[in-house]
Amino acid sequence: MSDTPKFILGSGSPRRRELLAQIGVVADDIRAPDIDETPLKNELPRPYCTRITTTKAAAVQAQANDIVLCADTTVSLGRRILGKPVDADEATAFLRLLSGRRHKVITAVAVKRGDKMWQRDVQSTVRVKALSETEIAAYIATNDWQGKAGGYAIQGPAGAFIPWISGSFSAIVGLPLSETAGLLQAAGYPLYKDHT
Ligand SMILES: Cc1cn([C@H]2C[C@H](O)[C@@H](COP(=O)(O)OP(=O)(O)OP(=O)(O)O)O2)c(=O)[nH]c1=O
Repeated sequence: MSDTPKFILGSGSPRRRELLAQIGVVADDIRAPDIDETPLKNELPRPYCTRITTTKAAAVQAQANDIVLCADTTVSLGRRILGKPVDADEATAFLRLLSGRRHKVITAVAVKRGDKMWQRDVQSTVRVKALSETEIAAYIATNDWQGKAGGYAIQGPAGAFIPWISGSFSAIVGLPLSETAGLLQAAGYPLYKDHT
């Protein structure tokens, strides 16, 4: 038996796969969790995000020695959760809501190994400039909003709408790399080979 644990990415998000590759982590297997992401009645964004992440991690089947990573990115405007828009009309409505103000992006990460679970969540603030109807319509036409929480992606054309952030860029894209590295090491993932 090999000592190196198998690493399972419990996410279908190509962004998360690419962000992990940035720190040299390549999954042995990808198992996208299929869970109900409906918020509970009156559920606030941060508890929602951590609950969804834990639920994703619990839903991924793995062997006792495997290391599983799951995450969730939630966009919040005050107490309101802006999920993935169902269509172009909803994406347009989200962009109108976000225009000219600040909102929060929360990304929670969970790493599971056997019956142990390690978790972190990172909250960032994003300012969106005041958007004209022309800008919103042009962005919607790119289809880049599809599958993105809040209806935009900072790493795509919507980057032109974001003059300022506070927090973690990688967390806004989908996975806070510094916290993720810490969780993987806590779970015994051999992230850094000894070069001393
Ligand atoms: C705010 C924002 C979100 N997003 C994306 C990251 C996530 O993929 C997505 C939020 O949906 P999530 O439910 O977090 O993830 P997912 O459904 O894409 O993948 P899985 O549950 O299998 O892990 O929004 C960006 O890519 N850029 C951004 O700026």
